[in-house]
Amino acid sequence: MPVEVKICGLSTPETVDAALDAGADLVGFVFFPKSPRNVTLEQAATLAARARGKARIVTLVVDADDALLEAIAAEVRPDLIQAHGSETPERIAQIAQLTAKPVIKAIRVKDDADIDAAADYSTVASLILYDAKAPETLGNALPGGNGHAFDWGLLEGGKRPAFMLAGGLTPENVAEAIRVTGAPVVDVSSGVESAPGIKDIDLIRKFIEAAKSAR
Ligand SMILES: O=C(O)c1ccccc1NCC(=O)[C@H](O)[C@H](O)COP(=O)(O)O
Repeated sequence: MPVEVKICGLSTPETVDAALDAGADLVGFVFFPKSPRNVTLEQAATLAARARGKARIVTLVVDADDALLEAIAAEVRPDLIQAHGSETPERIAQIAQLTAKPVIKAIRVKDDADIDAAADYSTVASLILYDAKAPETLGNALPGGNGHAFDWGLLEGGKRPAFMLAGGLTPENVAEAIRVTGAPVVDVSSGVESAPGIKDIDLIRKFIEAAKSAR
């Protein structure tokens, strides 16, 4: 099966269309005010309408409250919710129930213990996304979308349920990341940008082509 690709942090109609034309399987919209990729409910609803039926729509939240989750479910109508904060397994179960959507739980990885922590979410999250834990030297890091990779070797050879791989992926390194980890789904944001929050159509195309021709 070809690898699936999620392009995250889209915020303009042109870049959503470019991702869809290039064959993105999932498109992601970020709800995190401190992010350069943050979108409003209205923007996300408009962008999601362009993608509906062509790719799965993912709305990314960070420790979101019920009001935001209910508004996202009603106005954006995503296919999946990505929880990218410090949500507990209990909170993930609540999010799934409240929104009636499958939840992707992002696990921030630095070492083996972080990989093992994913097991706590096995019964409540539909999918685990392994992303890099930003190093302290990065200063004002976001909870994700920092363009930082973790040691892919931590996922090498493991027998684990389907997962997504993120963190510092680029058109140049995505094939190697897939080879090492066996990831069935890859997720990128910074690696297809010309500046934080500014998606680059050429890089989106190159990333999808590289991921889809890996293996
Ligand atoms: O993108 C953001 O600004 C962001 C903010 C807060 C939490 C998560 C965020 N992004 C996560 C992603 O875009 C992806 O799931 C993934 O982490 C890819 O990040 P990158 O290393 O930039 O490719």
